[in-house]
Amino acid sequence: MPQVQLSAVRFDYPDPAPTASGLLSGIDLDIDDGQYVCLVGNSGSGKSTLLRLIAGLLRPDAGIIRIGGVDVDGVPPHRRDVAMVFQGDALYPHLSVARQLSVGRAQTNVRDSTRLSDIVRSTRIEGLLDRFADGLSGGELKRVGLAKALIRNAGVRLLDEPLSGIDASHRQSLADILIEVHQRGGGVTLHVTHDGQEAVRVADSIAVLHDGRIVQRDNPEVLLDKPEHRATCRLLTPWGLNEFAFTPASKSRSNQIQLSKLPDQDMNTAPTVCILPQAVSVECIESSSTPANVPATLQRVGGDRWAIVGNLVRRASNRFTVSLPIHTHDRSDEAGTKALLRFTVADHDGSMKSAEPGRTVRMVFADDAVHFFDADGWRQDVH
Ligand SMILES: Nc1ncnc2c1ncn2[C@@H]1O[C@H](COP(=O)(O)OP(=O)(O)OP(=O)(O)O)[C@@H](O)[C@H]1O
Repeated sequence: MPQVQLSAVRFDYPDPAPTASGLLSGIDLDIDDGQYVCLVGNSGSGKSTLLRLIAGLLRPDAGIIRIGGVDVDGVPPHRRDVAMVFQGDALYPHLSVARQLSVGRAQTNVRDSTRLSDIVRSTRIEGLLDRFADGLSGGELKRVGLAKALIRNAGVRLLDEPLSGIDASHRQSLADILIEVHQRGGGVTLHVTHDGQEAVRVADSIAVLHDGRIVQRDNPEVLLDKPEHRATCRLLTPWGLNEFAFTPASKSRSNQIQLSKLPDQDMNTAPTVCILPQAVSVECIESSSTPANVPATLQRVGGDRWAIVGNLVRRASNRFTVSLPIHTHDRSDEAGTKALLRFTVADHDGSMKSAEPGRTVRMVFADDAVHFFDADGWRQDVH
């Protein structure tokens, strides 16, 4: 039996006026005991709202939330088996960290000091106990907030952006703390973030929230290999993802796909292709074969690969930036624009070593680096 189960949960805030489809428009999510799940979604997609619904701080408009198999409708937050770490947890500025933790103790009736010192150790705040909240760094505040939440020995930990605002060098150690806390504490962790790469690092399983629904839920490897929705592709490959609108191939020229760029908002309602930044190979070709000013075309080669031709703009180590002549549907730029394609390639044989900007290059991508999505954003197989 799932430890946390959401069935057809709907919610919209009454003010401002609810939207036609609703902020959360039918959430189904099962989390088994022992699972560390990340919920990823863009800013404003409703991630924190979903945590608040599970914690009992908000009530769904429709649907059922079960914790430990029990429908918790009407059960107040303190009676749910849940501990929540809020974004920017509020601590009392005039109390020492030790005192803040004891406030938590009194409220939750935890008298077991061995457990308390265990929490202090696992969140690595031993050296902070006599400090005051005002003087703590962002990362230290996060760790104290986590410790406060853990004092409540709950079966479900809800973490709202626990790593945001932490510099890169401390993120990894705080991520390790979260995983360790999960493993020691057992139960369920539901961690929300807008950072897909953070989710890939920490989660056993990732749920992608988009347009009020979970559009894909699986382990990180499956999501990276086979994104079922372009939201998955965008969220899990945020940096260096090359995305174009495409014109579906006609039957007679089914091995060629014409690419174009649309204004940002239209990229959400057109068929698009996402080309991951890793290319399988790149080679210089004779410039006479450059289709100058011919719109960029993705071409099927060898049955299981795609190729595209462009001009080398920049080379930095094994990272290449290539420009493509491309159709634009933006009226402000009737003449067409050049899209930039960025990718990284291992130049094993050194054949690109002397490649100068301006050279015409052909890039060849494996099938699994090229993902097609229909106008609604769902995966589409293009043969
Ligand atoms: N109390 C509220 N009343 C009205 N609207 C709200 C309220 N709280 C949040 N919202 C709106 O609901 C939407 C979802 O907010 P929510 O905080 O759940 O998103 P999120 O995915 O967690 O975003 P972020 O990643 O930026 O924290 C946002 O448009 C937000 O402005």
